[in-house]
Amino acid sequence: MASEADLRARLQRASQEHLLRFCAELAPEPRAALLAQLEALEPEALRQHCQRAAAACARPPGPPSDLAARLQPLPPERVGSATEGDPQTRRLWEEEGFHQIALNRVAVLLLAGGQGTRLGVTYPKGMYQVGLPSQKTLYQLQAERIRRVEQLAGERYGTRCTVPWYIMTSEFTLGPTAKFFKEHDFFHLDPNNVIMFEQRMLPAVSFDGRAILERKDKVAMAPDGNGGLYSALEDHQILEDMERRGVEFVHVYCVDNILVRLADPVFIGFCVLRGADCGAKVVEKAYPEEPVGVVCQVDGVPQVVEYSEISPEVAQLRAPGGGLLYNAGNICNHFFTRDFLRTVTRELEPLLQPHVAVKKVPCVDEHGHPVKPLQPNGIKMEKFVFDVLPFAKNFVAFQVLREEEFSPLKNADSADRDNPSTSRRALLAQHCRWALRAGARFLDAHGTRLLEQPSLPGSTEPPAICEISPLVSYAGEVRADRPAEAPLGLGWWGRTGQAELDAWLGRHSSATVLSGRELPETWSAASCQKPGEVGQGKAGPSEPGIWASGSLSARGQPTLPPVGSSGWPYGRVVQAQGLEVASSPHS
Ligand SMILES: CC(=O)N[C@H]1[C@@H](OP(=O)(O)OP(=O)(O)OC[C@H]2O[C@@H](n3ccc(=O)[nH]c3=O)[C@H](O)[C@@H]2O)O[C@H](CO)[C@@H](O)[C@@H]1O
Repeated sequence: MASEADLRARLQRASQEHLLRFCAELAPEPRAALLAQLEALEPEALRQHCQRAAAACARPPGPPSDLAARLQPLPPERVGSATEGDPQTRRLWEEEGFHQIALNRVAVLLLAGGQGTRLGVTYPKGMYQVGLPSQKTLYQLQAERIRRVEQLAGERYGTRCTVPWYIMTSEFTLGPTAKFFKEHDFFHLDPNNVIMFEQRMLPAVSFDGRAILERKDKVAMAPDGNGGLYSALEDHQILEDMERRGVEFVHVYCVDNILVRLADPVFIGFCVLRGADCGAKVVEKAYPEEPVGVVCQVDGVPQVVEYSEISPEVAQLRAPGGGLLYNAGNICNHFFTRDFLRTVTRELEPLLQPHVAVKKVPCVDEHGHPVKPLQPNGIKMEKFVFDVLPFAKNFVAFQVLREEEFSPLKNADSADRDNPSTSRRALLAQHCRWALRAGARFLDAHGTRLLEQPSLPGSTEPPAICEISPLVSYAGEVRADRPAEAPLGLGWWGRTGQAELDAWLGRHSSATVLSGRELPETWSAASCQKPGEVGQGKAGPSEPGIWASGSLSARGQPTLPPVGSSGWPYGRVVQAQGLEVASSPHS
């Protein structure tokens, strides 16, 4: 380690000597920590970083003035659709996706290094739960979708398959994420198949090109953007790990979309059969200013233009049919071949241009007092995960239905959109649709059939609260082949309304009701509830199931008493034998 004098001289040459201005008053430990941080940042590299940041920030804000003239929508031949077109083709894609999963060639990679500033939580977003009956967090929903898709592929091909889960974290999210997974027993995934790795951090820079001190003894650092993925893959030899496991295709996704379909066989199959090296899922933009990137072409080359970098005029342009001209909204779900990622990490990463984000960076004033700035005071440099798209040899986009696949959790409930309530509603509305499609009927407290609206606006509560565990259904599929030993959890939820779900579950065999003592412990802690009240209690990771409002019934007969009249208002677990579920009131 260099001496302090040496470090000071190097910082002076790099015009960053201010970082040591409180050094003399620090106790030995924080002083050593600061010196170690500055040494690791390398003053010369720090100088270059600060200069680049200040220069980039000094350029006129907004998109390049000629961007509009260089933009074009993606040509139709590059775009597939999950919903339009021939169902047979869709089945082929799905089959191909399941086949690749069954061959252990598919991995999922979660980008989870962000700080969740807009949501306003201090912990990783994946640990957030939006208030579902099951109280599952985003991480748990994702883990269970992985388990389910593995199971579905395994059943089709008679194999035991694994979809490894790579999770990119940052200094902010690694510790709490790792702890959370351990505390939850990795949601019953094999810990060897959950691989966490950390992205790099970069110093935040003031507008005059100086690194910012967050405390007297610490330079303010921020993750290097989700495009930091590529150097992180290299830093932690993740591609080598993938190679060892035989992974060829990677589904990269962002943490906050409650409807995300991990390792979606249809998307994977589409990309594989099209011979793509790189792909992106898109939804139709909801409104011109929606904060989603636009998948389009710039100078004839596919690319995402981020919402922060497109002008309002361009975002509002209309196509001849009346819809938005640039309507392919990026939902941060990407497909990459491992070969393509290898080319990126070996050759292309240095060519990716960082983007400038002007942010409020907590810092110290000239006396060393902590300051929470009210106005943006610093520059963060970030790379974006989709910046590699222009290098793809064969890029494809895949359009999916928003109501089935995209409801991001970006903001606190005080915002109108993309908040915990909209996420919760999106999931519950989807599960109502699935149940209806599977033949279930929702009845109100008087036994009258509830209005069935196939598509509800995001602001509308679904007709009944009905939550279906990902372990029961991945994408609305009804299981005709439930193995005899598979436990099936049914939750009964205290809210007006009645759900008849036997059609969903099947009608043609018998079931065993487990007594309370036999319930897995994770289920037992519930205490509730008046109608409309959300119960507490821990719905454990081992619990598959359908949570429904009102009574459940089998063979068309309600078998649970109304809310409040039962000694056990919460739920029960039944062991399904084959297809039918029968349950009786708990005595
Ligand atoms: C750059 C990028 O992808 N932008 C997309 C992102 O925007 P948006 O601005 O919403 O992106 P976020 O800041 O939420 O980050 C997306 C994901 O990247 C992760 N993350 C972020 C920063 C970081 O340093 N490390 C890291 O891992 C976050 O944890 C999150 O999982 O999602 C939108 C859809 O919801 C898309 O329309 C945007 O085009």
